[in-house]
Amino acid sequence: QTGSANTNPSDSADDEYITNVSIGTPAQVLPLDFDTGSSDLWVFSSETPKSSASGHVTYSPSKSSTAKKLSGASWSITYGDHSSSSGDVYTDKVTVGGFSVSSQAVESATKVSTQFVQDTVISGLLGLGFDVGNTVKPRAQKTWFSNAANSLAQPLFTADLKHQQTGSYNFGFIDTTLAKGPIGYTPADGSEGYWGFTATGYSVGGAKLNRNSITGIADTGTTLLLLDDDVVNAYYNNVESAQYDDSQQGVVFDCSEDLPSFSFGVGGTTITIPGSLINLTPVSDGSSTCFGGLQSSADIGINIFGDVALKAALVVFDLGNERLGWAQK
Ligand SMILES: CCCC[C@H](NC(=O)[C@H](Cc1ccccc1)NC(=O)N1CCOCC1)C(=O)N[C@@H](CC1CCCCC1)C(O)(O)C(F)(F)C(=O)NC
Repeated sequence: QTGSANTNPSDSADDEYITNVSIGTPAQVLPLDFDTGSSDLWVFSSETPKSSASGHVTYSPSKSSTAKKLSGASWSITYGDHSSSSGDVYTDKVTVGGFSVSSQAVESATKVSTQFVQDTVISGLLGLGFDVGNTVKPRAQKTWFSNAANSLAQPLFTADLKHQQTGSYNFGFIDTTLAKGPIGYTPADGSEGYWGFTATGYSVGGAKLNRNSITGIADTGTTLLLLDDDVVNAYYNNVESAQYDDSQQGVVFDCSEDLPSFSFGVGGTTITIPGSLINLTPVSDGSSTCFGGLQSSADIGINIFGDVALKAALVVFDLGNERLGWAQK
């Protein structure tokens, strides 16, 4: 058995990617952000304060004949961008891309932070991280993919995110036609809940890869490519108009500049992010100053290969073999 779901960028900056999920009986369809950087499936619901839920699609367990309250269970999560949410827990049927998990923990939000209130294009997150990262207490719950893995043809999923186009999350199979190059595999470290891996080196503008390894996470829920300062500086030293902009909290440059590509080695193959993907967006509508898709991870403490990097590749999240596969697109 397999599943295949389309995913779409939320806005002109590809800030996040939206995938429809069916919950309950009859199906309630909610737009969720699939996030390999966390392990909770949580939703705006009938239990979310009306003022916070305004503009969001919500899940009503009372309207689902297959919903069951998970008594005594609660959850609470805070993300890297300081957004947060919390609430109680139901189990219900959850279908993604035609594949159903009959009893999935659906975490209902009774509290959401301002960022979520304002982000009306999504109604919650579907975590695709390792189960160890789940926040439900007193007993941690499994992710949708973890529940599905044993019934899928293969215990893996792939992410094919695109710039300003429809992409896909495929479950249980690898559609190699989505890639141009071979898949390079490397061990994945799930001990922290993330899909951790090590890139063997990097280069700017098509030069030969160096041997400076980069350890980080493959994270569909993070917009940018966030790396160490020495890498960020090595890149922007090639961008004549680049400068750090305090108000934007990042490196900006003239939108007219031709940006060099950025490459990294992984699993014996090389993934090259074209310069065009590193020009993320004008700092405000109509501005000729653009914000960089590659920024510093210095104040985070972890390197994040977010959507800017993932858009250049077909990425295989292989739970069965505890490995990550990257193929040039
Ligand atoms: C500091 C490093 C991480 C920042 C990362 N957030 C992001 O990358 C958010 C995502 C977003 C887009 C649109 C609207 C709202 C939020 N984007 C963002 O901070 N920016 C600012 C810079 O310009 C680009 C957009 C994050 O917290 N990612 C979470 C998942 C997001 C949480 C907020 C809602 C969207 C999903 C994560 O799970 O991937 C995580 F791994 F970082 C994490 O915190 N795990 C526990």
